[in-house]
Order: sequence, then C-alpha cells, then structure tokens
Amino acid sequence: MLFGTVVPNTLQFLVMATQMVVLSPPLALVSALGVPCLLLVIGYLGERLRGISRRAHITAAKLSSYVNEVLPLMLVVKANNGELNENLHFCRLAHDDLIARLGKKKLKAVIPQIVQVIYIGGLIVLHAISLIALKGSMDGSRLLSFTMSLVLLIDPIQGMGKAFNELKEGEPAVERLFELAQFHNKVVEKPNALDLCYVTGDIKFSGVTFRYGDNLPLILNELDIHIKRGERVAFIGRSGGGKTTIVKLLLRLYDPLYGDIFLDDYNIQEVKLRNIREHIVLIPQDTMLFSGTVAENIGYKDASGKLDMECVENAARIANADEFIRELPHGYQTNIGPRGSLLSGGQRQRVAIARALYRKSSILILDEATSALDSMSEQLFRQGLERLMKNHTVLIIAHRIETMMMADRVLLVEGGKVEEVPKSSILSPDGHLASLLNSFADTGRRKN
Ligand SMILES: Nc1ncnc2c1ncn2[C@@H]1O[C@H](COP(=O)(O)OP(=O)(O)OP(=O)(O)O)[C@@H](O)[C@H]1O
Repeated sequence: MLFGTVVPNTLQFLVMATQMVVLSPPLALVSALGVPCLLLVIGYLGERLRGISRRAHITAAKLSSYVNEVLPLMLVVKANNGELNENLHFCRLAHDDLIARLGKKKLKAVIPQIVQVIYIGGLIVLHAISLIALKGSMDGSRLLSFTMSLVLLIDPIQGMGKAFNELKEGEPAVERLFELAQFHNKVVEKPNALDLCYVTGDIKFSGVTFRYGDNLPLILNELDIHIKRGERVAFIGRSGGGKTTIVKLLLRLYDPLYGDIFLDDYNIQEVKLRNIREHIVLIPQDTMLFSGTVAENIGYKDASGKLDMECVENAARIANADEFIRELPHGYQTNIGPRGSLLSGGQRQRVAIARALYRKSSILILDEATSALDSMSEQLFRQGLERLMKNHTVLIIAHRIETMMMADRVLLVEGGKVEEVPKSSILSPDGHLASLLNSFADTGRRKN
C-alpha cells in the first residue's frame, strides 16, 4: 500500500499543487481552504466504515461459531426434530451477516462518489468566485491550466482517501488481534521451572482449596489426598461434586487458591507445564479423535514429529484395536473423518486407549463415559483398559460399579473433600454407599 498508493499519490498531489501555486498564488490559497473540508468528509466516512466493518466481523464470527457448534451435533438435532429451529437460527445469523457485509460494500462503493461530488461542487463554486474576483486579470490559458491541475488533483486525493478507508476497514480485525494477544493465561510457568524427565507416579494434594472464579462457590475445600505410585483410585460422587476439577488441577489447567499438589514430591508449580502433561495421559469422557489417519490419531503429538509405526501397531494390539483397524480400507492409513466420525463409539474408545499406550506416561486419568457400550465392545474396551492400567498410577472418575471394582481404593468426593469408602460397601445392597449410589442415580434421572 505504501509504494503502490501512498508514494505515487503524494508525488502527484505535490506536483499539481506546486503548478497551481505557480499559476496563481491567491487562487491556490483559496483552493487550499477546500482541502480540510474534504479531509473532514473522508475522515467521517472512514469512521463509519470502521463501525460497519466491526459489525461485519462480529456477525461473521457469530455465524461461524454457530456452524462449528451445531454441525457436530447434527445427530442430536435430527433426533430431536430440531432441524426447523436450527434452520431458522442459521438463516437469522446468515441474514445479519449479509446485511452487515452489504452495508460495508455499499459504503465502500459510495465513498468515491461522495468525495467526487463534493470536489466537483467545490470546483464549480471556486471557478465562479475566481471569474468574478479576478475580472480578467488572469488570461484564459492560465485559468484553463489552473483548472486542469485542480481537476487532476482529485485522483491523488481519492487514492489517499481509499488507502485511509482500507486502513479503517482493517482496524477492527487488528484490534481483535491485539485483544487476543493481550490475553494472559492465569497458569504461568516459572522461568526456572524444573525439567522432570521421569516420574514414578506418586501424587499428593495437600490442603487444596479451589473455586473457578472470585464470586463462585468453593469446589474443593482443604482437600488432602495421597495416591501412591502404581495405585488405582476411583473417584465417585454426585454430578458437579468436583471429580473432574481434581483432575484439571493435577494437569495444571488451573492453579489452586490455596494448597499444593505434588508429583513425586515436586510441587507441580515448580515443574515445566510440558513435563506435567507428558507424564499424565488423559482419556476423557468423550473420546476426542481428529480428522486424519488412524496411525496419526494413535501417535497424536509425538514430540519427535515422526510416527513409530511399530509402536503404533503394538499399542493398537494391546488396546484390542488392531483387528478392526486392519479391516479398514487402508488399514492404519485410513482417514477416519472429522472427529473420527467414521468409527463406532467402541472403536473410538479403543483408539483412545492405543493413543494412551503410545504415550508411555506413568499416570493415567480415565474419565469414564456415562453411556454404556454394547457388551462385546465393553468387554474389548475393558480388556484394553486393564492392560493399559498396568505400570500406571490410575485415577478413574467412575460412574459404573464394574469400573469402581477395578480400583484399589474408592474415594467419595463430597462437600469439597474426599472420604475413602470401603469397596465392600459398593456391593452391599443396604450399605451406606449403595444408598448414596442410588441417590446419584436419582439425581441423574431427575436431570434427564
Ligand atoms: N470452567 C468452569 N467454570 C465455572 N464453573 C465450573 C467450570 N467447570 C466446572 N464448573 C463447576 O464446578 C463444579 C464441579 O464440576 P466438575 O466438572 O468437577 O464435576 P464432576 O464431579 O466431575 O461432575 P460430573 O460427574 O457430572 O462430570 C460444577 O458445579 C460445575 O458447574
């Protein structure tokens, strides 16, 4: 823009203005009075364009975030006869976006015309005044040359105006970028953080108190837990009780308000963030796969950037996934579609186990899915899980009794604290835990 528009237009402007001063200094002075008026008009129109561009950015962002949200949920939309509603919602957002973009295009198209009309109007008035004022003191050819210079001045003025408007149009996008760049992550790694190459998997929460925001209730209140290396611990409790929050704090997605969390006796706030997440592998409730091949999904984020196919296949075999992967059209190189949509729920879960095995971490977090698989898939998944759990410290957010029984200890998360409950009480039909589990189930049923 600098060399394409600003420099040539400035040069042309200076040449024409000099010529006008040489031809008639008093007329040039009168003409110069018109420039600030023109700049004011261009400035005003530029501000309007900026406002309309900002609105167009917002409507486009709303439309794209809506599409991103609703497309993956298409199954839920169709199953609930929500097509009409979603269609209307989409049309409304698309219409808003269309209006904002059209407004921007119209203003951009009309700005040069407005500037031209004002300029030509000014030119005519100036001409009339000069004819009366000079009363023949300026000969016809000089007046014609002066007028021609004035006419040719419109091009550089419009060129500069266009450059100014392009700047104004781009300003909202730049402002948004600056806003994003100024976002500060609350979890900050210390400059001299430790590089922990290996951990055995011993975890300690000491007096951990946490809330998500200043005015939000405490989720954890002086929580103490010690999970020894190689231990399997199941967390149970009411929905919203804070089980997932414990896991998020361990991954250092948030920092506690008070208290400390230790990994192998190292306070995690003193350890490099990358290290913490290297040693902990998470299998979330909703298995997250990416569009790409099965092999890429199993070896997701291999730090070396190169997939070790032997390790990928080995992980898939242990996870009971190798057999179905080999039956796919291109085996491990089959593209599994957006979010792994070409695989069944059970297959996706086994790929997730294979991914966890590939990572070779020492701590495993399993957030058990609440929806059950069919019994064959469930059996294959559990077999894979059992093999994965070996040599790991395991934290399970458990919803089903079978999963609780896989753990060495069961911790009940209640009122911001944890209480260990004997496994025998899970199976006892009239025990304390049985009635609690029933009350969780009732809460779940009421929610549904
Ligand atoms: N990012 C967040 N911001 C504000 N509140 C949150 C956030 N995430 C969770 N919460 C709140 O914190 C509480 C504990 O949530 P958490 O996800 O830990 O529960 P949970 O025990 O894992 O529940 P579930 O069994 O239903 O998954 C809930 O009341 C929830 O609404």
